Amino acid sequence: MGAEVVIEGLTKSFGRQTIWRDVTLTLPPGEVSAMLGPSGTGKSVFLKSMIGLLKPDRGRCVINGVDIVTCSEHKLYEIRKLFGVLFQDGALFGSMNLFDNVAFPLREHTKKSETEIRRIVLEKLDMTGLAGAEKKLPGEISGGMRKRAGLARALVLDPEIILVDEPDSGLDPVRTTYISQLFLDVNAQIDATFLIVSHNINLARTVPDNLGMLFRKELVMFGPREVLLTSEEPVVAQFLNGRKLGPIGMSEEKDSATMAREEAEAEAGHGDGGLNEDVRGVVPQMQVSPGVEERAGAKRRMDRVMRILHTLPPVAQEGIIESLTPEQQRYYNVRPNAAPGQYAGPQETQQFPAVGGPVPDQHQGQLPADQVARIPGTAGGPPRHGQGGA
Ligand SMILES: Nc1ncnc2c1ncn2[C@@H]1O[C@H](COP(=O)(O)OP(=O)(O)OP(=O)(O)O)[C@@H](O)[C@H]1O
Repeated sequence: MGAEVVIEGLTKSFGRQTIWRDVTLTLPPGEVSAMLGPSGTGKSVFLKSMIGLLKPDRGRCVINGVDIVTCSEHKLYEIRKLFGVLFQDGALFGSMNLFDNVAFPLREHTKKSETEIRRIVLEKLDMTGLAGAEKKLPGEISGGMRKRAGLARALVLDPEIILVDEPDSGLDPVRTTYISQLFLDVNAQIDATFLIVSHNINLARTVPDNLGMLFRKELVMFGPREVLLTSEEPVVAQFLNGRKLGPIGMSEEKDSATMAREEAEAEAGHGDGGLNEDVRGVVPQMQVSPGVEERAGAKRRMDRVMRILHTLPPVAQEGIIESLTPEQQRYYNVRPNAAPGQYAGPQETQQFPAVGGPVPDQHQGQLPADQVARIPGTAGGPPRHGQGGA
């Protein structure tokens, strides 16, 4: 199973420019999480901070009991081996063929024989749909294939955590769906913890188990996908529908006068450029490809989410319950359209194919309904905080 990543109060600035502050969340082991946010909100900086390429000013990022913010260089080096990173462009060496690119970390960081390296490289190329392409140079293949090769390279050291920076950059929607499918299939095969940074709405809606969003230098929310997909939080709803109307503007945020003008224009019938109608609610999550074993992380997540169900906003509770199969609804002892808060926990007697033995304890940093973060500066909400952990 992948490693859990516990982030508490993480803050990063460059000089006097704060990028984000007090970010607190937990990436549950073996689950797929995505961090959303408008351009420039520091998503890439967040990824780089997680692997110690950038040093946060404050806070903790604990992986396997090691806080990488304060640990020694030696410890950091060891922890980094747990990570596989897929950069935007695949970050391949242009003069090396795919085989040598994928073999590179093995040759650099291990003492494996060339025979063993060959076995591993061919296995990862096969896993990422690149069997037979090992002799190609990066310049001879499509952007989608380059990303696959980048993923194959990220897999060779058997990572427990995979970080993916903007997987859709430069890809058409169909190729983006293919690469998203690959993430879920790989997750099913190796049970690694995934964090995908993206501003692709479709990916955000359909791929991850958990969603987070950075905005105005804060983590606005982080939690099970159903919480953000059903959220009325203006910035979340705006982002997930790609609308002009809302707090996000041309530059990162807009002033209140602009917002008022746009609201008046919208009320007067002037379209705001987003999807024709707001897409609300829990759309079905992408499943693994036929023939690929079910994701253990998804099953664990379902147990975990059902444990914290009563703490989630009612609309998210409904969305979750409605997305369950009748068999799952019976197992978890829930039914659609029941009054929120009626959930009584899994039935002890019923058999349901949950993996990993007993239902695990809920994670630290869950998302209680009364703490769903509000955007900083908006009136009426409780003291905001991107407190969460799916
Ligand atoms: N090494 C650095 N030194 C100074 N400022 C930096 C550095 N790296 C990033 N920044 C600044 O941090 C801010 C956030 O950048 P980042 O690339 O993380 O945003 P992002 O959310 O990933 O954006 P996008 O979606 O456009 O990729 C930007 O203002 C950027 O200029």
